[in-house]
Amino acid sequence: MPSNAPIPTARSCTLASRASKLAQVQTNIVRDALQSSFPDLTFATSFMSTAGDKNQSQALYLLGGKSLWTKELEVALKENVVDMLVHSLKDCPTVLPDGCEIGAVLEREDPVDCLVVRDGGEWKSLAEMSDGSVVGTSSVRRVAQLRRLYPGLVFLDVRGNLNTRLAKLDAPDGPYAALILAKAGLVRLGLGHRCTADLNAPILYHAVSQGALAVEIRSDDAEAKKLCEALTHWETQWKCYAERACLRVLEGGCSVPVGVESALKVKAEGPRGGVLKLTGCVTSLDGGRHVEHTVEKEVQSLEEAEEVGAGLARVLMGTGAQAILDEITKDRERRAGENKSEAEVEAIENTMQGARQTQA
Ligand SMILES: NCc1[nH]cc(CCC(=O)O)c1CC(=O)O
Repeated sequence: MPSNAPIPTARSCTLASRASKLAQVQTNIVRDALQSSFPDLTFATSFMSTAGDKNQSQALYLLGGKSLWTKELEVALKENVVDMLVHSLKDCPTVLPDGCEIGAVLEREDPVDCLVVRDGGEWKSLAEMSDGSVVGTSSVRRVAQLRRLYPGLVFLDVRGNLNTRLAKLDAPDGPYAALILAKAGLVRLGLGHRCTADLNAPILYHAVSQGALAVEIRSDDAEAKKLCEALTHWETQWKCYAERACLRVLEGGCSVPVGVESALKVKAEGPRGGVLKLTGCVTSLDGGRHVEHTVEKEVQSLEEAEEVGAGLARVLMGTGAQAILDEITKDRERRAGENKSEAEVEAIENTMQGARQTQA
């Protein structure tokens, strides 16, 4: 709901994010948008290395897919050290900590995933890659869906920020023939030319909220809320919130191989609204089982869009997703306890504590 607070006139606002190149570019996009909407205010940026950046050797899977990135940033937000956090919305948990909320959702880039082949490589598509080719991705969603269609390919974890991953791909002695990456990140880094092929649905359903930027603020900061309203692209917000509502129902606290695709056909006239078409899927980690469903419904509010997402999730749960998710939870618990010293288990649990879910 639009707030009634006046637009602040004498405030300086600090935007913060992780220090990776992509995070900095994204924060600068938001800063520039704010500055051009509010030329009389001052906007600063602050970039922080976080626990996640320092802990890249541990498999995402063992960390439960929890995001390690945002905890320190939220402490800085809550303590008024900074005023706005800029995230990829897909890295934001579906339930935010008390006292924090999403103030703005900016217009989405193309949410598609793409194939990126090694520099100078000959492959043009996943379909033509020879059996045994190594494809780098750390996302259970990508691995599950692609294993199902391309059982001959080998999927290998690849960690680090985007530039690090590309360097690992192109390293002459490296194992990877290709990577799967979100196109939006590449485009924002000016590396759109590295995209070899789009992997559109139904080949690969993208992550919830992929391609959209979000601004997180303190819930009690009415001024920041007002500033954020000017940045929000409502069509993106409605689609992404519907996707997030779907994920919220599906995740029992663990990261899950959920893919989505959404479209909103906006009414030409009158109040906001349109026909929302949302597809969701859940795939077992070995690619052996896959449930998919589409809902198409007219919506007239953000809340109605969210209800479409939640309803979609309930259908998926009732048609096989529940069993897939239960199995993943069990497998994760087993692995976390296997071949680990008590100290290691404790370290993982500490990292997960208060940590957050991420959708790579
Ligand atoms: N999982 C990490 C992450 N978080 C956001 C992006 C890219 C930008 C976006 O999806 O909005 C990426 C990289 C990737 O998945 O390839």
